[in-house]
Amino acid sequence: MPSGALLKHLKPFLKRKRWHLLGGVIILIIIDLLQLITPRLIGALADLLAQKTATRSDILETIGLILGIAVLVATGRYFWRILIIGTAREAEYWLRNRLYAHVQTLRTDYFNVNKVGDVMALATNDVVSVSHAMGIGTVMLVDAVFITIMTLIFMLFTADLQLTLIALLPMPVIATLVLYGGRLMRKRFKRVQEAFSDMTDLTQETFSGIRIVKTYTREPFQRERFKTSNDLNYKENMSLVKLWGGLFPLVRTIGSVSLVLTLLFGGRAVIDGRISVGAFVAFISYVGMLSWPMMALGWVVNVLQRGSASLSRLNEVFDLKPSYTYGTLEPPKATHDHAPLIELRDLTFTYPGQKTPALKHLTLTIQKGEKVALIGRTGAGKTTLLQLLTKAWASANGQIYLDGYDLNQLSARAIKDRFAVVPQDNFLFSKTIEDNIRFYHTPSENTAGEKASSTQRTLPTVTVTTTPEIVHPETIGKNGITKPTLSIQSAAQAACVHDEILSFPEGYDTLLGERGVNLSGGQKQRVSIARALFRDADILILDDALSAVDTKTEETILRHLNEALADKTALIVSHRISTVKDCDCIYVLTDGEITESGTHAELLDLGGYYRDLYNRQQLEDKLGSGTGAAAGDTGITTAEEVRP
Ligand SMILES: Nc1ncnc2c1ncn2[C@@H]1O[C@H](COP(=O)(O)OP(=O)(O)OP(=O)(O)O)[C@@H](O)[C@H]1O
Repeated sequence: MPSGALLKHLKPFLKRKRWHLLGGVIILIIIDLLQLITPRLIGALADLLAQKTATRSDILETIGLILGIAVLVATGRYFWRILIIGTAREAEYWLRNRLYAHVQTLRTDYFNVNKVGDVMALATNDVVSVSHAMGIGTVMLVDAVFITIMTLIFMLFTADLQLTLIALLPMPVIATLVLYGGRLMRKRFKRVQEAFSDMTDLTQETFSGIRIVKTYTREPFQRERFKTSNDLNYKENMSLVKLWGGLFPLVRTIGSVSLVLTLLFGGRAVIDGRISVGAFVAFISYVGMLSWPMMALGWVVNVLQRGSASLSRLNEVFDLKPSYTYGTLEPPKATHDHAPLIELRDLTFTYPGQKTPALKHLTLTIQKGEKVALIGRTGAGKTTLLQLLTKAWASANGQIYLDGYDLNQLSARAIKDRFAVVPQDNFLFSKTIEDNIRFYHTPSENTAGEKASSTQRTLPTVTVTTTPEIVHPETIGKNGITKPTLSIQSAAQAACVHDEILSFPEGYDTLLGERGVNLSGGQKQRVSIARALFRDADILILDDALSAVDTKTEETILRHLNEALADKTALIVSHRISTVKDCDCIYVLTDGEITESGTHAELLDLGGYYRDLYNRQQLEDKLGSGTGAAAGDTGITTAEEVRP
């Protein structure tokens, strides 16, 4: 039985639902009791019939009572199902919501060491096991304990101790068989699940990477891999089917041994006059009724064991505290006007579990409105620095300042509200393009009223050269959903993706992802940029966000950004000189250290890494095979090409 510590995270739910569960158990016990009366009624009638004293009204009365009991049992079953199984289902719903909310509070490092599949397994298998233990587990436990005891009492009163013991002889065998058979079944079921999950992973991987498979003509190899995986899945399923098929007939056969023994010894007791025919008939019914609680006894151990193992796995996650905390400070914007917007003071950072720091002794300041670039070899620490600024990882106290406040003193909101980020991976959700751009401003379900107002935020006007007429006025669709607004479009226009969006038949309503359109790498990047622009924060972070667009588009986007974000601060990571050359300050990172800094002209004069990179890219441009138009939306990443 689960101990208090095991139930600690379920307590609030159990407390709220205790009367439901208790009510369900009471109804279940009443039903069990009522069911035990029926054999007695039949037995009594059988006695009257045997004595030839039964009247028509005796028969009708018995039928009436049996029907009445049947109606009560059916009604009671409905209610205990609602109260017990319904509550268990609600627990499943409640736990899943809590788990989802909790896992979202965990910091990036949790997701570094735990696969998405692990979280999925918790939210599916484990939550269901707990709900199972609470629902059907409770029913089995009550049945196993209560029906067994009550049936035995009824058997003793109906016949005698000797006959009861004889009839009971095979019952422990049934309970043991179900207990061990159940364990074996659980093991096999786990193997079936693993085999199935491997097979689905393989299928998903193959079709996600189908272009690579086809390019390398690996279809036969993949087919063989799939066949092996499918064979295993079939084998594991068959072993479960065989066990399932063998266990239940065996249990029934052993159950019939009880019946045989009862007929043999009970028949003799009737002949000897120790019990009446009616008692004999009722006794046989009770023997039949005993096999379910015996099976339940075996099952319940498994169900509860499984449920408690799942609950302790869930508890481990619920017990996890975020690996770092946010401060509480929520200063009004620009309270420290004199302070730099961002300041790093001797920032050194080592990833958890790593020996070498990813960033070493970084000191720099960024003023409000500045456009600052980070450039450097792959693995130099550029993304790490950006992630530390948004506190995706925690830095030591006194090393990062935002508006003059130590980042570690600021609340999550005070930090997150300042940044709009275009990350390297450009993740887009399987929603419409509009929903993706709107992402930050999408109201949650319970704040739907804010939806219209959220769309009215507008970016500073962008001088759009590609499509001069911005057509869509803000409209509310038939279904009350807000249509693209000027600001969503101007964000898309600034990101140079508006025309392409309009070229899709569904325009901004185009569904992305598995069930929708797949955007090219460059289109994804630009939708991500539009999302960040629509976010309209003080500091824009572009992490290699223009790598998949051609240099001409890049130039246009940068011009739009300069116009749209004139008073905003931008932090741009890139491998291309063309992206960063107009920035107010460019920092070159080498192995986590700032090795060069200054404007484009100053860095060229310095004659170091930056100059070298510039010469190389100039040469590539001249040869027409560099990082220019050729890369563009073809998806060729320029990072590798420009690396010295
Ligand atoms: N989650 C992590 N755990 C441990 N080490 C990490 C982690 N993320 C990055 N690193 C390491 O930190 C160093 C800096 O990585 P980072 O991603 O910041 O480089 P980068 O300059 O952005 O590279 P790129 O230009 O390829 O994006 C690398 O050595 C990398 O292997």
